[in-house]
Amino acid sequence: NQALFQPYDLGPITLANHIVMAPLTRNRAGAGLVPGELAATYYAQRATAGLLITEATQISPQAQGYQDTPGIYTQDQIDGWRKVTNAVHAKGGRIFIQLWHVGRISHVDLQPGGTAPVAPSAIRAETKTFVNNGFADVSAPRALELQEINGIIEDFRKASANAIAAGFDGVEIHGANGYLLEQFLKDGANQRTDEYGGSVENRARLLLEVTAAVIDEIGAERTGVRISPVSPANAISCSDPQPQYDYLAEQLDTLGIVYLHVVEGATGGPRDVAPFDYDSLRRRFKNTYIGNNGYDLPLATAQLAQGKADLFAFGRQFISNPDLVERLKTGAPLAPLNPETLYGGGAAGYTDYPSLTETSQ
Ligand SMILES: C=C(C(=O)O)c1ccccc1
Repeated sequence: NQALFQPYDLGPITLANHIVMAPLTRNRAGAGLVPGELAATYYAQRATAGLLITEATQISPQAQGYQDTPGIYTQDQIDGWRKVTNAVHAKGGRIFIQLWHVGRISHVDLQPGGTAPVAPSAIRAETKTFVNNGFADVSAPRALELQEINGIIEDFRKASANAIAAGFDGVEIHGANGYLLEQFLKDGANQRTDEYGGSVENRARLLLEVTAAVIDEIGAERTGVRISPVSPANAISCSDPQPQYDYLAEQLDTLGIVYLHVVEGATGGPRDVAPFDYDSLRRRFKNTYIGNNGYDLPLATAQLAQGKADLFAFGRQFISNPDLVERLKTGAPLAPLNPETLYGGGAAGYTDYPSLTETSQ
């Protein structure tokens, strides 16, 4: 049925349909970590999505963990993103930017002054990142001092103001996939003994303080949060996720954010990686719930009909199908993506995937 392709009100904005383009790192930022010159074309090609969410974008130099990912903390970066939002809005699209701090998933070669990456605790993740055109083990992090925490909250606040100045319809706070804010949420990475660790409330504190600061700056109706309760992405673990995320969902509901974006299962992997009750989040968080990870048309249609989610985020399928909405709507075949051109490079594997109308010419 066509329920997925009906308009949807997301706070003050109306989306053309229930299909969201999930955040996708492409490592194609230019000098000064401004969006690449093809970024406006890439996002505009996909503007038929009800909502676009940009690739993860760092809030400060310390927040960078991979080569050539864009920032939103300098005027040049704001100006670069303005080209993207103008191009998307010219196509009638809507776009949020994902605000990112990688925490311990970084390398000294990317860190200001070649210093150690920061984290809730000095626990290195058993994973790699991409620097100097190659994969390298992430560097051992240092634990953030208590007096550094406010600076990070202010970096998120300033980045959200910059996002609105760049023309975005809103921001998504990246609280998922083993990055800084999730490092605080999950006890595998957070073994602090101050008010930011040691209990469900304390581990959620930083994400909630960041969210409150962003809401204070740009408003709750333009603020979303992404979480990944049971994902092992970037070598993170959580011994008891259900109470941790039930509490978080209640608190985010109280703060009034416009949406909660949930990676269901392992990011880019199996949905049933671990038992978790997503309906429990849905009952506690009353505003818009975006379901993500491994969706296809039948599953999204069924989940919508059962009221388990409001919007559905597709990642990889949007890479190779700029007109994914049209293809889902008409049952047209989906083009496969080329994994060789996912990260880094130029137009190949980025802006050169044709839409159906182009291929038929
Ligand atoms: C920002 C990412 C995430 O959220 O997983 C990411 C980073 C590098 C490669 C793929 C994805």
